[in-house]
Amino acid sequence: MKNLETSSMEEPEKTGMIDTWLDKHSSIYTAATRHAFVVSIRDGSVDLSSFRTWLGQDYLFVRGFVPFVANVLIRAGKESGESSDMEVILGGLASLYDEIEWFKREGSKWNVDFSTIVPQKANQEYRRFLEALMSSEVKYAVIMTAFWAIEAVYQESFAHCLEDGNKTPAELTGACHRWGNDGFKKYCLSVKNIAERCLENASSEVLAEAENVLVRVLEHELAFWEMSRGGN
Ligand SMILES: Cc1ncc(CNC=O)c(N)n1
Repeated sequence: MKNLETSSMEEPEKTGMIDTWLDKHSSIYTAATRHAFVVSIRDGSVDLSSFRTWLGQDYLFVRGFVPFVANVLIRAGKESGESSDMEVILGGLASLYDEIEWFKREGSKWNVDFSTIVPQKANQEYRRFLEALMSSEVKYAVIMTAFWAIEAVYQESFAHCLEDGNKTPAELTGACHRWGNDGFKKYCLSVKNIAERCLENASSEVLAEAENVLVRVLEHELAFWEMSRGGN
């Protein structure tokens, strides 16, 4: 089946697929990036037991996220056709090492003993979803879209806690800087550009799958914040 879009002589103005989808699904995108838990960090009203719950659960999530990113890295080496993809993903994977060390330091600071933490339902379901995405049947464009969305939700959320007018408590700014910093923003943009490039050449079936996966990620992120807010 020929892509009908390409039969038009006039090049339509280019808006990336991802931004088009975010527009279409803006309510779930906003729900995931401006969640009450995140807003409570920004306005200083955050319940510290929620923060501790988030910390422990996210530590477990990140440990499951490492093999996911490693899978993306392997695919970048084999399937991308663009050698710079690998460096972008490798940079992300490398920073997860520091991130795990950071989590351990925060764990002692907040008296959260990771060895006794059990993943809650939202966490388990998110990790199961990531495992399914690691199947070789999932196209590179689809996994890259998911990868971008996972990172972008944290970038958008924590950057919000650092924007003008924030009352983020000093002891929580470390977490906000980890994902809200400019370097992480640029990294997310690089991942987005990779995903967009793949989506440009994708079939309508792959596009539909990528859009669906993007929305699923947003739902999982939302459920993850909900779980954190709910406490232990
Ligand atoms: C639930 C969730 N989503 C995204 C991230 C950000 N990626 C790596 O740290 C995260 N830490 N946790």
